[in-house]
Amino acid sequence: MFTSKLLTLVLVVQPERILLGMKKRGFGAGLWNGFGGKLQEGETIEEAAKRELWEESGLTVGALQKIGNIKFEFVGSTELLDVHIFRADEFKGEPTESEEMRPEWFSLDKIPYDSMWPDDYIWLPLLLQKKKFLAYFKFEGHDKIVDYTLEEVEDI
Ligand SMILES: CNc1ncnc2c1ncn2[C@@H]1O[C@H](COP(=O)(O)OP(=O)(O)OP(=O)(O)O)[C@@H](O)[C@H]1O
Repeated sequence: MFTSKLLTLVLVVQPERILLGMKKRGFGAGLWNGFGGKLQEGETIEEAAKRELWEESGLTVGALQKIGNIKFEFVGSTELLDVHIFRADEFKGEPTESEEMRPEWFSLDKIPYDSMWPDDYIWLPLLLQKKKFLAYFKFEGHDKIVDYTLEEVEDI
């Protein structure tokens, strides 16, 4: 029996740059990623996405665009991660370091894929083109993708 855990992930994108955070602790520590995390009780997925963005980067956003959903399986684990991915093109505030994340802007042609989850290289280009997608990745450990599917969709 598989269980699944809902997580959010928000990428703030501007015409020439993207905001990423260096995860300082916990799952994915040492990797650059978008901002996100687990849902709290009573929250919608979008509310959780905005809260995590605020907690981890200090930014607030009006609207989030739903852009993707990825299910992650890790060989040997019965818990799937169900990650809901959003894009924000406008924000308020100044990126601010939190206990969890150190935010930094990257030029769109210098995204640090070598220090990111290996799946990011596969789907982030779609997000940057505002293409919506559904994906599934099977990991062995945290470095190796042994299987995946990715499809673009009209609506999500
Ligand atoms: C396997 N390939 C992956 N590729 C890209 N992104 C991935 C990911 N796997 C998890 N993620 C993201 O990593 C964050 C973990 O967050 P995580 O620290 O577990 O949550 P949260 O901040 O609630 O934790 P605390 O309870 O504060 O420790 C969260 O944004 C989630 O979407």
